[in-house]
Amino acid sequence: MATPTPTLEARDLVVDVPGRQDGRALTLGIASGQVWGVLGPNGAGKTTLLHTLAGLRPSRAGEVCLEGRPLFGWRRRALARRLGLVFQERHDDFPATVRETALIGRHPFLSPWQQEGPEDHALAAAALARLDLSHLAERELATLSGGERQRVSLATVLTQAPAIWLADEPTNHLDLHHQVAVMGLLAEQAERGGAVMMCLHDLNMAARWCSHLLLLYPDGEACWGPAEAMLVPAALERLYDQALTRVEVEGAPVFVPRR
Ligand SMILES: Nc1ncnc2c1ncn2[C@@H]1O[C@H](COP(=O)(O)OP(=O)(O)OP(=O)(O)O)[C@@H](O)[C@H]1O
Repeated sequence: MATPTPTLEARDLVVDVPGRQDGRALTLGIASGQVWGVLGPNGAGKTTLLHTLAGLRPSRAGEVCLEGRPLFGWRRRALARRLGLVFQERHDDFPATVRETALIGRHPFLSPWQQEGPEDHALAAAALARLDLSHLAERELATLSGGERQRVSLATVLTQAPAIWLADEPTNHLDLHHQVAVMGLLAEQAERGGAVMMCLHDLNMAARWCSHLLLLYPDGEACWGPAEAMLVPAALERLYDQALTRVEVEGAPVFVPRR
């Protein structure tokens, strides 16, 4: 039997943003090979949308389907084998090293008391190397800088190796080199048949790396589609309430805020 294409779908989905009227119902699919960026100002509901797509909070209406089946019909463990989540600012209270944290990515694949095996350790080591963390493998998480911590979150999901990545501001806290490396890593997941949706504040990173964009407005209005169709200066200026100048660099649009 052929492996099903990893696809996460929002069907007439109304995200439950507290204190806000129902916004535009979202009907869109995140398909294999696609990199979706979610853009919008602070408070527009980007994180809430990602949490809803991950099944961590109920929607107001509509449903989320994974591989054609509603999310609520999936067992958490089966879901965790397919769906990887990179969320903002995790503050883990229990002490753990970087390596131990990355290995958490293997938990959906192990039975409750099963120890990680050599293959799990190899996956974690490769993920740490990919995120430039090998030299920090035995360090306690609590001693890391913000950017190092962010890279550990990404390494943990890379160790999990899900088909679908949901990432909330994955380049948060990262220096420019690591921002580009992480966008490249996410694009590579899609090139290998995975699917990615991420919230971003950097319009130019989105323009350069995303195949599709979803613009979320503060009043709940939304539009989505192929990136080139969404990168319209007037729509982006309205989105951010900010005048922009569009220039082109190496064939990609670059948006510069006007003073
Ligand atoms: N538990 C809650 N109680 C009340 N309001 C909430 C709660 N959770 C979220 N909100 C509100 O819902 C709105 C959407 O929040 P969300 O975190 O999804 O926005 P966002 O687009 O991700 O913003 P940012 O760009 O600042 O990360 C915000 O106005 C937020 O204050």
